[in-house]
Amino acid sequence: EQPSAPKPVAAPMRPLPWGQLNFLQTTDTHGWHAGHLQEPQYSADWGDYISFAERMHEKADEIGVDLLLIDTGDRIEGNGLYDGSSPKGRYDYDIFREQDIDVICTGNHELYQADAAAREYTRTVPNFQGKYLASNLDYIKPETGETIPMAQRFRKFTTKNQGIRVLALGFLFDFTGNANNTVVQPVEKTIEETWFQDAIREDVDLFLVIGHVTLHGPEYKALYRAIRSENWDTPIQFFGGHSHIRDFARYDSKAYALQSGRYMETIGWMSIDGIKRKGKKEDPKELELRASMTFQRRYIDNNLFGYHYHTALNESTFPTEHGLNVSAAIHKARKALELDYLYGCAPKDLWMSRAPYPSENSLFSWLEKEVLADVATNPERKDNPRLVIYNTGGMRFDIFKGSFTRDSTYIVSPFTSRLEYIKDVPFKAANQVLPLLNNAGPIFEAENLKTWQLAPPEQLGYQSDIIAPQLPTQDSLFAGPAQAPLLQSSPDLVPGYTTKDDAGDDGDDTLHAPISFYKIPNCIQSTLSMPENGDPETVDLVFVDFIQPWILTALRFVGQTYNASHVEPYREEIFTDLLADWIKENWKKDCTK
Ligand SMILES: Nc1ccn([C@@H]2O[C@H](COP(=O)(O)O)[C@@H](O)[C@H]2O)c(=O)n1
Repeated sequence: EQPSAPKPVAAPMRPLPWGQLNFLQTTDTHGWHAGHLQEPQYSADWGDYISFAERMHEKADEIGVDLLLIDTGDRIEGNGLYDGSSPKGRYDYDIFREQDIDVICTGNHELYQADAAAREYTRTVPNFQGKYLASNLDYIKPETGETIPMAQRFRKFTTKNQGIRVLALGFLFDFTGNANNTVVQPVEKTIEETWFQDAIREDVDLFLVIGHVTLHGPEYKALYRAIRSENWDTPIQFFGGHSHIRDFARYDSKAYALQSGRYMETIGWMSIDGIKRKGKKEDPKELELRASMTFQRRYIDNNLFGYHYHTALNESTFPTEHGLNVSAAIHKARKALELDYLYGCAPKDLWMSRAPYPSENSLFSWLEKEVLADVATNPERKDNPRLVIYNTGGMRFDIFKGSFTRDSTYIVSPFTSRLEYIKDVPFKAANQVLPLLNNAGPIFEAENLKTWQLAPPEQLGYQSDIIAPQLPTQDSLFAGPAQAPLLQSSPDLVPGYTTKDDAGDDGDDTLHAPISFYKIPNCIQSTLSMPENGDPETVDLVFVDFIQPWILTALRFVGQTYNASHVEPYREEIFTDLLADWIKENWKKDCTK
């Protein structure tokens, strides 16, 4: 772990079930390869994860089973380790490549910016040669304009210890926001291609489908149907990502899917037993033992307490030299990038979804009332009434009371988005835009725009608010059956994930006290420089560039025929820099003293 990482807190644990074939999965790490430096339960870094994987490989070899490592994309954007350098990822790509990943694919974040997509092609694909799969993704070579597969479409291999024959595929969901040097083919179209149809007819013991794809979305439904239609009995293991949640799905008794959260908080564990090795002469005794198939999952909290527990090692026996070297390289990179440089001191915790919006502890209330109200001002138009709209997905993480560093800035706001505007929009029309963005999904569908894409991806995993029960008082512990659910949360448990998935509620490796999750709107709005009495005739409609397509569609719906040519820059600086300046100015206190 990093020298400044807080020590993990001991907690009740569930062991990892082992099978013939086992997996460790990372997804949506978004550059958090230094681990969480303000949260003890997620404080292990990429070097620790390397030690963990190496120790688990030793154990797998010892008991004669297999272990494969998976990463399902969105490795970049979201942490100073990637975003804080120029060019971005100057240190992060070299750190990430140190993990020995067996099957890896692309996320949407690798493709938003043309330079990031180019780095994916020139750095990450060669770093994981033969393991990087791009079943529905092409790259356009800048030198020739030629469209070529980003990486190989599939991989067929046999596992080391068990001799299981695997056919692996690697997908990205039907993403449309990619830069113009890549082509994402809709999954349904890829399924029709000859190479795919041939691949799913290969004689293998297991299909492995990894993807930056949510487990319950249309893409995996289509892939499941296609593979199952040709292979009625072959096990299929899916690994997904994108929505930042812990999730496990059962498609049928031999087809399951795992998704391991976000931001290096969670390492996914999957174990499969009872795989029939069609190409091998089986020992009848072993066959009997493995008569029925099992698919078991765990969500591992990324911290050293858990890593020691799962490997039965300790502080001195757990780390490998390789892992320690990578932790040291991360520390060196963080120093070079001055990520601990203090911008200010956050006066209180500000939550994305742990506090309701609006409220005193809502990050979005703070953004709306304090930050936008200040930074969404163009000196030349400062007296013009304006509505400023910001999508909640543009903010990526909570702010904890205390030190706010250069790193925190990228953690909260990693994107290179800018504020832009349409001048002199009739107020009556402009005033209808926010409610449409928040409530009128179907009107955007015709333009192939999805309003849920405006909100943080975590929202996809929750249908309604989850309000964590208060920790029980001594009295309530003895209050009878009505209090039964409360009895499950002990005052000693650390707050954290309490996941419910298709297999029940015993997936988390660490027993946690639950955390509240409040739904938030897709967008928020600051109303600035309004006349004291009555409504203005017109306003400047200011918004963050990412949401321009939605804004234009909403305006068209209320009868205003604006197009992209009417949109002008409102502030020159990227929003992240405006935010950093606001913090330097308004949270000046040094709380390290
Ligand atoms: N410039 C950007 C890019 C993305 N977003 C938000 O992020 C969401 C995607 O997040 P994932 O980590 O799941 O890929 C996207 O839907 C937007 O809400 C943004 O605001 N600005």
